[in-house]
Amino acid sequence: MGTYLLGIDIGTSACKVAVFDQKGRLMASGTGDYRVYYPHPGWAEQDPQDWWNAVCRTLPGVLEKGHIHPRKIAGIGIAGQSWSAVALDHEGGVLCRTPIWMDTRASEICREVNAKIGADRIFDLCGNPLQPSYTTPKILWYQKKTPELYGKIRWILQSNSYIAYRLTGHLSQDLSQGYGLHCFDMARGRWDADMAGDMGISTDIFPDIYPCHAIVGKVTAQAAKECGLCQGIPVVAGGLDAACGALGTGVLHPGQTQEQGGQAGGMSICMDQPRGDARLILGCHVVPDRWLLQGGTTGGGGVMRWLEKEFGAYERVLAEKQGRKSLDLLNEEADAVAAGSEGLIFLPYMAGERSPIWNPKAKGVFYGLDFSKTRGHLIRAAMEGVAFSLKHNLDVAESLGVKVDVLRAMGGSANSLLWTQIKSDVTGKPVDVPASDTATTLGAALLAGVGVGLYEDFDRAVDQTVEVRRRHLPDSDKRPVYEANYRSYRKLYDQLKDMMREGGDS
Ligand SMILES: Nc1ncnc2c1ncn2[C@@H]1O[C@H](COP(=O)(O)OP(=O)(O)O)[C@@H](O)[C@H]1O
Ligand SMILES: O=C(CO)[C@@H](O)[C@H](O)COP(=O)(O)O
Repeated sequence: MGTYLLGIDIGTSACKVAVFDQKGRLMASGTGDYRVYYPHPGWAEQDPQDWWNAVCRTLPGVLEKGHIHPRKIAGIGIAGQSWSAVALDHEGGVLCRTPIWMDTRASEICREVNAKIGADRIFDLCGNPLQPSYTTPKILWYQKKTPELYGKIRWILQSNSYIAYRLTGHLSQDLSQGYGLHCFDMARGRWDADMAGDMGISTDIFPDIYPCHAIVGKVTAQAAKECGLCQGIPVVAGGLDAACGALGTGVLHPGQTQEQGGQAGGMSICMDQPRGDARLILGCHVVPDRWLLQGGTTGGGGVMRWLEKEFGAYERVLAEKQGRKSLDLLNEEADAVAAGSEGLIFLPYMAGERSPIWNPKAKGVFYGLDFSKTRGHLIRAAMEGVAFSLKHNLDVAESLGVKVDVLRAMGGSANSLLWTQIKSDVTGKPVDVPASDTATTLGAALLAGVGVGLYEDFDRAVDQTVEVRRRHLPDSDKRPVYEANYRSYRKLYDQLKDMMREGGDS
């Protein structure tokens, strides 16, 4: 058996590919960008073929960069973004682009199904509210709005499962991504045919459910040819990116908490019981007999990506000249502004908002602009607004009696020392940062490691591979200004939500 592990992350902004040795040392990594399509207000789609093409485009270069012969790879784990509805026909062909986790087109369908079945009955089974960004409403949208396409659907897959399918030819659904479906019995980890039937769908369109570290197949000759691997490498079911990232930051025991710094924001609190709340998100962890109580927001690292894309032309030119990253220059501009952004408040609701307000019509807002404000104020206020949304979700979780001590940061945002410090100052929690933007791929790789027997169990896998590289402690001097701004942040949404036509159709 080889001694390297391959982790793949089908993130929102890009696919990340990374090879680790058995100690979790990063041997090589690469990213393959792809688009999010926004064809209509409230819509957000991606093309699963783009995902696969990005894997095939990126993987050979990573193996070459790391001088890793594919034969040395012991196993492959795949992490994926949440709540896709990849529609396959009987031949396994992709029928359409999939709405992704930011898509809120199915708001009206949610209202109809909640009225028909009852929000409480749905929540009691799956531990989650029926909200448009989940997978179930997207399936029902296919059924209602594109009946001809719906009639051709044989399978509905999640993002990581689609890549596992392209690699192995085998269909699977992992436990951690079950939470996107409201016919998923959260406590038992199985499909509920009665609930599915009452919703008007059959569980026949979903593959069998596997533990996340279970081997679901081996790389086929065709896949090996397309992506530069060797035939026969074991592939495990994989799991949700946030859950893989939690594992990759060492979050696997009750109370430990991952802070999500990808495109999306939020957190994942590890529990040993499936205790949910309709304002938050409940899912199976990728670690057996563990669940994650999550905050999932739309405006995470993606806010900085949007600022850089739309307002960072100057920084891109300057960064090119200096051989630096434009995001680092944006960070420096924000760092030059005082904590609290001199009263500038940002609501990060850039694609509606998920937890804890669940308003698909919520909008991003800058409040407090005047001629004294600069680019740096906008950037810092955006960072602080994302931190406020994290605090809002944490406050709801802690109001339920769930204890959160230390946050373990992951995702691209954790590369920012300033942003991570702001999150610590705003939440009042220490923030530990392991390998920041490789935690998700590491978590996926650890699933493969446990699945193929390189690690005896998850504790040993984490002990051997996860180490905290820096710790941020909250600065109490900044607490007053952040508490005042957080009050303004909450008041601002309360006063604007009617104008945003809360809960209105997309
Ligand atoms: N140095 C940085 N400062 C601020 N934000 C950053 C930095 N590096 C990356 N990011 C943010 O991290 C996000 C990408 O994180 P990643 O975990 O790769 O996301 P995803 O998995 O959703 O594609 C981008 O939206 C980007 O804005
Ligand atoms: O919904 C969640 C996790 O529950 C989000 O994390 C999405 O899965 C997007 O992840 P990134 O692409 O932002 O990492």
